Amino acid sequence: MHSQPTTDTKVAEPTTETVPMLRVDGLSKQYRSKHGKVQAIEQIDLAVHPGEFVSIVGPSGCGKTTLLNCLSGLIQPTTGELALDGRAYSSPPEELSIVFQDYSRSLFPWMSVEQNIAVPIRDSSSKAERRESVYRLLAQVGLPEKTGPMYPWQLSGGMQQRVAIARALVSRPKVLLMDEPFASVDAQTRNVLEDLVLNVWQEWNKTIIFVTHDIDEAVYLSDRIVVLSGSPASTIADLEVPISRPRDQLLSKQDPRFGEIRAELYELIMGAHKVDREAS
Ligand SMILES: Nc1ncnc2c1ncn2[C@@H]1O[C@H](COP(=O)(O)OP(=O)(O)OP(=O)(O)O)[C@@H](O)[C@H]1O
Repeated sequence: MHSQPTTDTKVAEPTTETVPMLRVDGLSKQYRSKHGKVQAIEQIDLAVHPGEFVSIVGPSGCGKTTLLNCLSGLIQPTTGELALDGRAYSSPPEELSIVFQDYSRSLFPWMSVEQNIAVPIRDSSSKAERRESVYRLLAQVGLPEKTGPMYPWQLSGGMQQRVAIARALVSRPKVLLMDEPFASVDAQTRNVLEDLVLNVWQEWNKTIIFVTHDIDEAVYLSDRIVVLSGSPASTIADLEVPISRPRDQLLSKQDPRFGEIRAELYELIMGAHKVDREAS
């Protein structure tokens, strides 16, 4: 069962026995390059429970992408431990997929939409199974069947990001990491894609960790919002979003609590940004 609330309060507090779907203990990340060391993440602990939708926000350049890349296993943290559904990992786990902001670089331009979506399962399924999964997913992300044989560059930006989402889902991951996935599409498409992600989350019972610059987007989508400090990133707040589900682009944003959380987040992020500037 999905842990979505039907009343206007948040998901039930996980019991102490609940194993987090994703757990991060004492994560820090220092980059070393020929220009010197950059401490991107100071110290982060995080527990995301099964079926939660958690957004990560913070001032520009604070370390959000670094955190998501560490969670994905794509880059190694300098310190800290990661566990997915109770199992420690240090390289990309199969049960976890990532959707990047830049769909034009994450899709392979020489492959059709169908081939792009099938990449994660091409060694583990028959041609017929791949085809069945791909066309089911195309429908799920709202793309017509005729887009299957097309190439990514023949599609709009919003359609390409739908393809990227379908590809992230094809291996049936437990956790979906999304790094500002809608930052490059127009505002109207963005709202449509936000609702698409909420549908996928609900129907497929996913756990989602979503990085965004957009405070309204974070409030609209999330059960919980983790606010990071300026660089190097550490957690300065972890706010629940007590707005009823299903969410609606008009009605949810008219909820007085939407405005209250937005104002709280704005103050936190501007405060963190100010500290960041004073320190530099
Ligand atoms: N590969 C790298 N080598 C060295 N420094 C890096 C590298 N990647 C990121 N950084 C630095 O780490 C810090 C955090 O960067 P990161 O991209 O994680 O922040 P962000 O919050 O995602 O940024 P934005 O808000 O612009 O999306 C920045 O100071 C950045 O310059």
